[in-house]
Amino acid sequence: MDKLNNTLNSIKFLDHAVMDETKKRWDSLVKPIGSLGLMEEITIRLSGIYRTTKFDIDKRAVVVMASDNGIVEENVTSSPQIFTRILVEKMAKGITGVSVMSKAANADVIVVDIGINGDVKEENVINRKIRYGTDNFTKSFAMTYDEAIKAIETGIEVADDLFNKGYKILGTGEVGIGNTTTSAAVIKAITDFPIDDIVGKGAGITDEQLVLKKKAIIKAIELHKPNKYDVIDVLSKVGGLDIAGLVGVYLSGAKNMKPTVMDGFISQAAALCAIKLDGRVKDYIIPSHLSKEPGAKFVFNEIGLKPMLDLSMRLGEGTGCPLAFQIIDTAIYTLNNMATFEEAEIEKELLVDISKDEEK
Ligand SMILES: Cc1cc2ncn([C@H]3O[C@H](COP(=O)(O)O)[C@@H](O)[C@H]3O)c2cc1C
Ligand SMILES: O=C(O)c1cccnc1
Repeated sequence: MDKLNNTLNSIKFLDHAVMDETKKRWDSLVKPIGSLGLMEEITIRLSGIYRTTKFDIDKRAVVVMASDNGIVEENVTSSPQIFTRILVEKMAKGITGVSVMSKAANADVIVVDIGINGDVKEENVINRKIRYGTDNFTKSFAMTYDEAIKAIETGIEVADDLFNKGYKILGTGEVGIGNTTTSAAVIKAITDFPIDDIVGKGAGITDEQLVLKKKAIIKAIELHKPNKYDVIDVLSKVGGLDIAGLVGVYLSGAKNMKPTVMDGFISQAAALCAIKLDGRVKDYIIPSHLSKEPGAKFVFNEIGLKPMLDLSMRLGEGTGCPLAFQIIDTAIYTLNNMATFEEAEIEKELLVDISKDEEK
C-alpha cells in the first residue's frame, strides 16, 4: 500500500501561471477568441501539466492492461475467455486494432499481462500477472483487497517505468473478455446510476444475454455491498485486474506530471476510480472519444470531462488514444505555428470578443 499512498501524496495541482501564458498565446493568434475549442483547452491543460509552454508528445504509447474475468461464467459475453490470451498475442504481433492504429499514429503499444487466465506465448508481452483471472463475482469477491491494491501498484510501476524511459504521454487500453460487465459493475457501485443506463452489449451480445448481464451486476452488488467511498473495496468485489491496473496508470501520470489519455468505457471506469482516489488526477486525464457503449455519456457527465471525438467506436483496446495523439499533435503544431494578429498585420482591437459570453 506504500507505493499507492506515496503516489497519492505526491500529486500536484496544475501550473496555472503557465496555462495563462498558453491561453494568451492562443488569444493572440489570427482567429476569433476560443474558436479552436477543445484544441485550445487541451493544449492549455497540457502546458499546465508539463509546466512549460514549449512541449511535445513525440514519444507516446498506449499501455494495454490485459486480464480475465470470472464473470464470463454467467453467459454475459459474445466470445469465450480464451479470446483474451489470443487477442493479446496477436496484439503483441502488431496486427490488432490498437496495434495498427498506433502504428499510423507513431505510438508504441505496451501490452501487460496483469491477470490473463493462461500463460501467454509471446515475449513482447510484459508478465506482471497477479493471478490467473478473477473469480465470478456473483459467487464470491472478484479478488482480495490486497490483490486490488497490488494491481493498482503494478499499473503505477509500469507507467512510472515508461515515463522514466522518456514517454511524454500514455494512453490507456485493455483486453479482457467480460470487462464491460466488470466496468459497469464498478460504475454502478460508485455512482448508483440506473442499471439500464450503464449496461450495454459490450463486444456484442443478444437481448437475452443483456438481461443476464444486468442481473449479474445487481446480484453482486446486493451480495457484496461494495463501499462506494472505498474504491479498492469496489474493485476487489466487482472489478477487474485490468481496470485496477489502469487506475495505477492514471495515478502515475498525475504523480509524474504527465498526461494520460482515456479510451472507452473500461478506461472510463478506471478513470472514475482514479479520480475518486484523488480529485486532482482529473486534471491530468485527456479523454479521446465517446464510446458507443451507452453508459459512456453518463460517466462523462459524472467526471466532468469532454471527449474530443465521437466516431461511434466500441472496440476498446485503447483505440481512441492514437487518434487523440494525432489531434493533439495538430493542436500543438497550430499553437506554435499560426500567425499572431501582429504578425499578420491585422488589428485585433477591431474584433468583437464573445468568449466571455460563451463561458456563461
Ligand atoms: C474479437 C474481439 C476483439 C476485441 N478487442 C477488444 N475487445 C473488447 O471486448 C472485450 C469487452 O467486451 P465484453 O465485455 O462484451 O466481453 C474486451 O476484450 C475489449 O477490449 C474485443 C472483443 C472481441 C470479441
Ligand atoms: O468502449 C469500450 O472501451 C468498449 C466497448 C465495447 C467493448 N469493448 C470495449
